[in-house]
Amino acid sequence: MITSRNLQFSYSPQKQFAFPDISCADKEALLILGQSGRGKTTFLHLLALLLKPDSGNIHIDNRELSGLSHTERTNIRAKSLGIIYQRAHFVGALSVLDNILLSSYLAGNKQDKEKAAYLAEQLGFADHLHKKTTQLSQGEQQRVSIARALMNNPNVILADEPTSNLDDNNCQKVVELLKNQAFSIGASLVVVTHDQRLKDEFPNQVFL
Ligand SMILES: Nc1ncnc2c1ncn2[C@@H]1O[C@H](COP(=O)(O)OP(=O)(O)OP(=O)(O)O)[C@@H](O)[C@H]1O
Repeated sequence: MITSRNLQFSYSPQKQFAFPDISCADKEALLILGQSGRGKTTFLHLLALLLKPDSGNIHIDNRELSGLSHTERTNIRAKSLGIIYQRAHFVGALSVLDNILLSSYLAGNKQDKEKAAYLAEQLGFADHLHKKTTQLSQGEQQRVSIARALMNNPNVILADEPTSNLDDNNCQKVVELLKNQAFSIGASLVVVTHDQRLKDEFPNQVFL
């Protein structure tokens, strides 16, 4: 469960944001829609504890998250959040499989190769597990970053434009997989996007 209340953030006096309150329960999905530059990534990075709000608060599983130390925020991010970034960041020297397993290692969890292989199969990149991430297309890299985010059974999945590099067929598959995975592990799924194809896939929507 994730909620936000009265979140405000500014990059500068000229660039200030006041975000709508959101609430996304376990096993629910929320779509946050907005045109380019409306602050979708900024909002997601606040929810992901990567940025600190000027005011307002965020609760994850009824825990209030303002006032936490840097280390506490990092721990929550590693253990409780699955983040799919707009641009995937991988360790270039590692294989696709090792990049996926790295997120388990960083969270202090066991490195479950079977789960990584299952997610790769579901997301359609099982043939690429032993390649370097640089050898994959943008769409394939996006699907790898989704698998990586799901590895630790996070309480909350935060996805920034998870379908922007995908064709219609893969877009549909990825949305289904994200929703099914979130449901099966009891997570809240929050997606920010300008991808209008997702409008009909999520009954709960907020507009920026
Ligand atoms: N680090 C930063 N410093 C200053 N301004 C920033 C910074 N990051 C983003 N912005 C500005 O804040 C606004 C919102 O950016 P953000 O990336 O959150 O929008 P977005 O809705 O995700 O856009 P897009 O759909 O194009 O990715 C933009 O005008 C951007 O230029």
